[in-house]
Amino acid sequence: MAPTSTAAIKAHTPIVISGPSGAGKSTILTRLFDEYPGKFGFSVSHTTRAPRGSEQNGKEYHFVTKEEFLDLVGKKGFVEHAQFSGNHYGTSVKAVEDIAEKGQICILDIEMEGVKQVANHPTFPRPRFLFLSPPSKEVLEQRLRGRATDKEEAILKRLKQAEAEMDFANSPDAPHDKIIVNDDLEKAYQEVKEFIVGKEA
Ligand SMILES: Nc1ncnc2c1ncn2[C@@H]1O[C@H](COP(=O)(O)OP(=O)(O)OP(=O)(O)O)[C@@H](O)[C@H]1O
Repeated sequence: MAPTSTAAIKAHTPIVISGPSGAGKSTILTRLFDEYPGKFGFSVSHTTRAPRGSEQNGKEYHFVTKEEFLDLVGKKGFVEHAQFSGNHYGTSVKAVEDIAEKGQICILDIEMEGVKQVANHPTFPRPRFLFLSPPSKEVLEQRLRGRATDKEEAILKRLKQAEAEMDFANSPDAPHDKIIVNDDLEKAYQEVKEFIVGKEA
């Protein structure tokens, strides 16, 4: 039996934000969180990887065994999940509910495969989908290089993935309610704010 989603999620509709790496999601979300302290929350993900350093269960992640993880997958307990370098990661329905029950809007910053899973989940109420796009592939490449956080190989991998993300966002199957192009940062920020918080903001 799939977990039932609470009224809290419907009252505080979560926002799914996606877009290629380097589109500016972190830049814009950091500013939005600063402008509206306490209004938004990120859900705590599950993972099968071991805790590192001072990481605490329930804080950085919910640390679970592979068996526990797969059991929850079978119960449709994840809104989205994926495997990276041998470990499972996922956002549980419960983790999103926890944010909504605090009266906060849950922001899910996820990639394309996760977006598809959220949109196709059998019981999870439909969130609002926002896609943040760079003005062009060339500009995205400049920004990824300008950020200077990635090695060449990682940049090329991100650019390839970016193409897939953008093709999907422009396809008829995409669930996005809005696509915002991050050309001028101020303008893009205002548009994101209007989409998420509303015109009165
Ligand atoms: N409108 C803009 N004009 C110029 N530079 C920008 C603009 N928006 C973001 N940037 C810069 O582009 C780089 C990538 O932005 P950011 O790290 O926010 O991307 P992201 O979408 O969160 O990527 P990731 O998914 O990898 O975390 C940063 O160096 C940021 O300062």
